[in-house]
Order: sequence, then structure tokens, then C-alpha cells
Amino acid sequence: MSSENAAEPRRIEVGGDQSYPVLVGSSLLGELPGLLGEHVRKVLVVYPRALRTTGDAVREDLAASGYEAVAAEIPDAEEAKHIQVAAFCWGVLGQSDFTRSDAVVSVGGGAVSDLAGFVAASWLRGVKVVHVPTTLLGMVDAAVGGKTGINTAEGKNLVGAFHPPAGVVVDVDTLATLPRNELFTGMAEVVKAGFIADPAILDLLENNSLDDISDHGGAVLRELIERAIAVKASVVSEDLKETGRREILNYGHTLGHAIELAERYQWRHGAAVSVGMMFAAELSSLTRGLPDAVVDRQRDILRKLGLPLTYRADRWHQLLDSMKRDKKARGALLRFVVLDDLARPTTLEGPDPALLFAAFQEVAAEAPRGGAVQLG
Ligand SMILES: NC(=O)c1ccc[n+]([C@@H]2O[C@H](COP(=O)([O-])OP(=O)(O)OC[C@H]3O[C@@H](n4cnc5c(N)ncnc54)[C@H](O)[C@@H]3O)[C@@H](O)[C@H]2O)c1
Ligand SMILES: O=C(O)C(=O)C[C@@H](O)[C@H](O)[C@H](O)COP(=O)(O)O
Ligand SMILES: [Zn+2]
Repeated sequence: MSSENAAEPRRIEVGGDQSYPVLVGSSLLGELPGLLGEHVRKVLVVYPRALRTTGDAVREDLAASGYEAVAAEIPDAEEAKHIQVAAFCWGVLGQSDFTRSDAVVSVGGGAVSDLAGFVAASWLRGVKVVHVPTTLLGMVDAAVGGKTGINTAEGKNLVGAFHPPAGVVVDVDTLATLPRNELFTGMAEVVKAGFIADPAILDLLENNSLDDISDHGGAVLRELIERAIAVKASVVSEDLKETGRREILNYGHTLGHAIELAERYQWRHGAAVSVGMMFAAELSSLTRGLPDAVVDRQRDILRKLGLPLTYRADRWHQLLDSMKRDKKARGALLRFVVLDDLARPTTLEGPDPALLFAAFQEVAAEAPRGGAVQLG
């Protein structure tokens, strides 16, 4: 991850009151000081144990640039999004005398940027954060947009804050070590961006081989990443705090989050969102007349990527119960993001429970025998 001989990165600007760049390219570590700005002296580098080599490289690079760089090594994946992990980070910040002019840098997937973003949002009521996403999902979605959060026993992301980063470094070289199944679960959010806003993404996914789609050094994946970031940047530039348009980024998430909770976070987010998008598409067909061709296209693309399309039928009541705590719900009214057509998302409020159940029947599968767990 050296910054020598780096080609000029693509810069995607996220607008709004606190605008910031998302830099996309190779060998971009050297961009971190520029994003941190002039006044930062101390940096907390937050990374999971599984990414110790990369996290350490970032910390050493920052130390070599003159920062007092402190490491916070946290549990892996969804285990990171826990209040005790936030408290551990607050402890490190306190013991190292971090002030309001200091900063946090996250290195990892979406779980790490959500946790580290929340720590930065809450420490001294808000310090700077820069994200270095190392999963596809983190690059195209989680690290961009300023939503931060942790889970509680009752559900996913129930505690958090909107806290935009000062910048995001999308170094595609970090994808070299990402396991293939992690890359493809991240692709669910890319597909989401295609169906809600940018159908060119869908053409790329349909017209290229899985090898080209997953080649981190190749032009296809690079275009998918840049297009998906552009969708997210455009939406959050307009509506940081989800008072309106931003809800479209939740397509597939109402059921998806309920599945993650039901599976005790043993399914990856992208896998759960894949089933959630199929459910949302079926609901769109039943309630908004979404053409069958669009539903079939979504199913075909998700299937090509090896993403799950169904979920066990026997869990419907549990899922429905969790969906009542979804952040889009208003009082007793459940709300879903649905599609009127390709790239025409809208909100459906208080749908007839019979239609919700009917949509679920379209994605329902028999319960696995012998307690088999599908990791997605
Ligand atoms: N804030 C947002 O806007 C937003 C958007 C989408 C998703 N999310 C959240 O993001 C999380 C999911 O993120 P994720 O899919 O990145 O999962 P993750 O952060 O759990 O990472 C998945 C796994 O990949 C490993 N990993 C990460 N980078 C690697 C690399 N370069 N090489 C090898 N292994 C690597 C991690 O150690 C982990 O085991 C969920 O908690 C979801 O709710 C947030
Ligand atoms: O950025 C957003 O807004 C999104 O909804 C993006 C989602 O992909 C992401 O999973 C988000 O964390 C879900 O937000 P939540 O508000 O439903 O917790
Ligand atoms: Zn998501």
C-alpha cells in the first residue's frame, strides 16, 4: 500500500453542509494526511484482528507522517458493532488524551466503519473520522454517507448517529485479500444501486463474466465501484439525515435486517439484503405493479452472483416482529422501499398484512434440516 507511483485517483464528491471526497484508486494510503487536515495530531486507527497487517501498515504510515498514531484492535465483523467495543475505544481515546482536534481512522469492512464512525461521532460529541474501507461493501456503501451505528439485543443499527467522514480512501488494492464470498455479498449493495438508480450497473453485471466482475485490478469492477459510489453520493448529498430521498438506499433492508437478527448475524449483511430485495421486488409487484420482467431480472442477477434468494418460511412471525423496529416504521405503520419500475423507487406505507405475507411466500423456503446455517 505504498503511495509511490500512484495514478491520479478518481474523486467523487459528497455534497451537503459538510462535503468531502471519496478517492478511488490504487496505492492511496498517502492520501490520508491530506484528508485528515492540518490540525490533527493524534489518530486512533481502528481495525479488526483479522486485518492486523493492513491496520498496522496504516498506523505506521501515519506515525511516519508525524502523527501520534494509536491502534484499537477490535473483534471481527458484526461482533464489532457492540456497545462494549465502543466503550473499549472510548477508553483508549481517554487514556491517550484525544481532544476535539484529533481524529479516528477506520480500516476494515462496513462493521468497522459503522463502529469507528459511531465512536468518532460520540467522542467529545464529535471528532473527525476518515474511512479506509477494505471490503467491496464498505467501499460502495458503508464508508460513504455518514450513517454510523451499533446493534442492540433488539435489532440492527438501533443506536447510532449521522456523522459524515472527512474523507474516504477507496484503495482497490486492499481487495486483493478479500475472500470471494465476501466480495460477492458486497455485490448485493451494488445491485441495489442498479435497481434504485443506475441500470448501467445491471448491464455490467449481466454482460461480464464473474471473473471480470470480481477482478479487483480490472476495469469492470472499477466501474461498478465508481457507479455505486456515485449513486450513494448523489442521494446523501441531497438528504444526509434521511428525511426523504435517502430512504431509497434502504431497498431490501427492512426484511434484510430482520433476517440478520434472526440468524444472530451469522449471515453477511449483503446476503440478507439479497433476500430482502427479492421480497421487496415481489411486494412491489403485488402493490405497485412492478413488471414481472424487472422482478425476474433482479432474481437472475442475484442468482448469477451466487446470492441467496429465499429464506425459511417458519420464521415469518419473528421477522414481522423485528420489522416493527425498523427505523422507517412510523408508529404502528411499517414502511418499505418498493419499485414502481426500474430506477423508480418509492415508499409503501402500512401495506395490507396479507400482501406482506403473500410477498414473503414468494421468497419462502423450507426450514433447513438439522440446524444447517447458510452463511451466504
Ligand atoms: N453505514 C452504512 O451506510 C452501511 C451501509 C451498508 C452496510 N453497512 C454495515 O456494514 C456491515 C457489513 O459490512 P461488510 O460486508 O464489509 O462486513 P464486515 O465489516 O463484517 O467484513 C466482512 C469480513 O471481511 C473481512 N475483511 C475485511 N476486509 C478484508 C480484506 N481486505 N481482506 C480480507 N478480509 C477482509 C473482515 O475481517 C470480516 O471478517 C454491516 O454491519 C452493515 O450493517 C453500513
Ligand atoms: O446509507 C443508507 O441510508 C442506507 O440505508 C445504506 C444501507 O445499505 C445500510 O445497510 C444502512 O446501514 C442501513 O441503514 P438503517 O438506517 O436501516 O440502519
Ligand atoms: Zn446495506
